[in-house]
Amino acid sequence: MTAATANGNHAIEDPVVVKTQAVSPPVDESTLFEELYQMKCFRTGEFYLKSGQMTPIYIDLRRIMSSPRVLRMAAQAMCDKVVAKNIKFDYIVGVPYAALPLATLVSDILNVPMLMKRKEAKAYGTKQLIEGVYQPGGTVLLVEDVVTSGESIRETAEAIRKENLKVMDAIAVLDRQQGATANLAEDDLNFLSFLTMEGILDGLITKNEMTEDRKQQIIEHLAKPF
Ligand SMILES: O=C(O)c1cc(=O)[nH]c(=O)n1[C@@H]1O[C@H](COP(=O)(O)O)[C@@H](O)[C@H]1O
Repeated sequence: MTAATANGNHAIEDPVVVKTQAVSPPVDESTLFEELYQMKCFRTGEFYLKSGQMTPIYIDLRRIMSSPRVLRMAAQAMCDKVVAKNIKFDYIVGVPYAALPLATLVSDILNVPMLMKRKEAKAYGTKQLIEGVYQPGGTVLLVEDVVTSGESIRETAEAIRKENLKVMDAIAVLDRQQGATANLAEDDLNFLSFLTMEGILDGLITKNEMTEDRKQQIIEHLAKPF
């Protein structure tokens, strides 16, 4: 039995049961690093961030959607973390658009329903900002690919909260370690990531793609305020 709610969705009488169980052997950081390296996700040079800041290293995780195996591995890595931290939630939402394939797989692996947040509400049809079936008051886990300042997560959380859903946790494949944890905490968001920029730089050293000195220079560069 369902009842119509103000947002046009049907409230689910029984709360969604979160079955947060990992289903495959855990993914380790060096294995995922190796796969991302082989897929040429790490680019050094001069790139510009969403924030406008120059960066000497850019991580392009959109490439992994071209390998279902690596995409699933990255999703599994986030699931392992979420299960290990015993985080509870009713819905998965990917930060649009790059994280949508990852969010779909996280939803599938954990058997937790997915919702989709549009960048802008449709001007026709249902005019909904959040697509999918949900119960107001439910809790959303946000999924992102790469996080720099945390602004994309923050904006997504704000829009979801306006729709009477709770957001307490966000997880990403990679944290560039440029202040997202502290920025998101100001918005009552707990942020987790599977890989860190420091781990990536160490991995690139093992591949002889970087020296220890260059790593330190990059870390100092990334520590500068936006
Ligand atoms: O622009 C970025 O900061 C960025 C850096 C990077 O190495 N890789 C990368 O994908 N990004 C993009 O930056 C977004 C996150 O930036 P923040 O909103 O500052 O956290 C991600 O959704 C990516 O679109």
